[in-house]
Amino acid sequence: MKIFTATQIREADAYTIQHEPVSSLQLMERAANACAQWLFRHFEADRPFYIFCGMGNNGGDGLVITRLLHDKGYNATACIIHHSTKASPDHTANREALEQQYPQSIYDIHALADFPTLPAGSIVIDALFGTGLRSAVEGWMAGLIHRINDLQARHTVIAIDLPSGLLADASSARMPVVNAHHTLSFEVYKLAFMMPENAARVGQLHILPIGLHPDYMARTPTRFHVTDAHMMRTIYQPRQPFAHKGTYGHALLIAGSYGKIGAAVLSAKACLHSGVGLLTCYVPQCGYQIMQISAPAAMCITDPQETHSSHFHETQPHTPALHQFRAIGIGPGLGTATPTAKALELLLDQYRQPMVIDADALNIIAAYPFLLSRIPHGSVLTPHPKEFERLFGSTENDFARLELLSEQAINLQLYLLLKGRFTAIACPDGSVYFNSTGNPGMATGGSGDVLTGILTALLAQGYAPKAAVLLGAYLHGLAGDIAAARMSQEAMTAESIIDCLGPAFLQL
Ligand SMILES: NC(=O)C1=CN([C@@H]2O[C@H](COP(=O)(O)OP(=O)(O)OC[C@H]3O[C@@H](n4cnc5c(N)ncnc54)[C@H](O)[C@@H]3O)[C@@H](O)[C@H]2O)[C@@H](O)CC1
Ligand SMILES: [K+]
Repeated sequence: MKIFTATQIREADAYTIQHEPVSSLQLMERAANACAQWLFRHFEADRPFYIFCGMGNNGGDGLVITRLLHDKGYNATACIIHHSTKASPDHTANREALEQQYPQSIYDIHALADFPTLPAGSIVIDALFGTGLRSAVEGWMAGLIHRINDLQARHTVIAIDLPSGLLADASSARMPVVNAHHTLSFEVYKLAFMMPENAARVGQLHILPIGLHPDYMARTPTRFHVTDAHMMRTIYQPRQPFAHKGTYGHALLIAGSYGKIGAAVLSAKACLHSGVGLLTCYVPQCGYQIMQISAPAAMCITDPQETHSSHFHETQPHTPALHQFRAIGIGPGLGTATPTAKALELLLDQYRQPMVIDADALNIIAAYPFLLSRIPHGSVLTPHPKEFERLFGSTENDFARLELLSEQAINLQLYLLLKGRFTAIACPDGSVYFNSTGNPGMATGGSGDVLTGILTALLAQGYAPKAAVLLGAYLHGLAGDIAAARMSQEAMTAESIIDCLGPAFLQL
């Protein structure tokens, strides 16, 4: 699914109005009706509604919502905020319609002193500003946003299209923005919704279809996308009837050190549960028995060292030459000992196919930044935000971080996967995909090791790196969602994610 900018959304509205055709007022009616239907499903008619309406079309939506609530017998007041002397034509038309039908439902606010006292149990609807906001809200309007935020502790706050004050395409990190419990947005995701800095503002996000014209959506290019089930079905390749284990590749997983062999086990199990043909694990000697017992389907090679690995760049007796592994995953629990770092440097010189680089392998690269340019093109790096900062430095806000992520992916010709609620995947071609699956239950030790295993398995099976990283992130989140549904976000562990990889594949 594409993410559009505020300008593109305006164009989509205009295109729909012209080509459906539908009038601008009818489109507003449709948008407001989608919100009203959501409100009817979630609240009884005994709750008073206060709809704070701005002077633009977002306020227009609020006025229509007020009318539709009344039509259903709800008690609703449109608090019209006169932040400007000029109202949009659709705002004016809908104010007139409301005045005609329900004149008692309009309350004009010209200054902060007019702010109403809300009875207990009221629902607050924020329809001040939507995609038309151009810069930070200032003056008494900023005060008004603070007043709405003061209500948030006692009242449910629902934002229409965007929490007011939030810019759709740029950071609003230090600006006054409504903190909503729910945001009801129209048709498409906005980039601002993907940013962790806006989590408390957006609350729970609900994207409501309003029938924007499919032609505009299909032919308008965009850098930013959200992954979805439909996209995964085009990527996923079912297994072939005449397949043998060689068809699905031989992967090498270099992971684990003393005290962190568990990370290697989790990665290996995830790899085995994600369709790899053959798996060899490379661990220090202390990991041999643990690996063989925990993951009997995997072969195991040990380093000469007892506690950490130092020779994985060299081909071992009785194993294929390095280049014969169709994929290498490296990093989980690896440790950052100097001999390990040296071996990683040599490995990067010798293995020239895309690999998966995670955790301590990333920390080693952060400590020796000259290694970044030696990583084979098309490799996948999977940092969490702290690892990302160690690798590429800190940024002022999440939008700047996303730009840095994309810039580095282009410059280094790598796939950079930044973990988060909406994991961001920056591609060497400049496109960025946000993963839509997953839940906070996955914020648990070992979850990242599982992802490394999945990605390594998909690369080994011959998926192109872009397909592997999009499908891998999606499957990881989906397995996490299935695990959470089965046993709760609290009780699930990294192992539960592995256990649910099967059902996740079945849902593709
Ligand atoms: N036909 C359409 O275009 C549709 C629009 N829709 C709604 O319309 C919204 C967009 O409407 P508009 O483009 O009228 O814009 P908004 O209603 O989001 O905001 C415009 C108003 O904000 C003021 N403003 C802008 N920047 C400001 C700032 N920094 N400080 C104070 N005031 C500022 C403008 O002067 C104007 O009064 C969407 O978010 C959505 O809610 C929906 O009804 C769907 C259909
Ligand atoms: K709003």
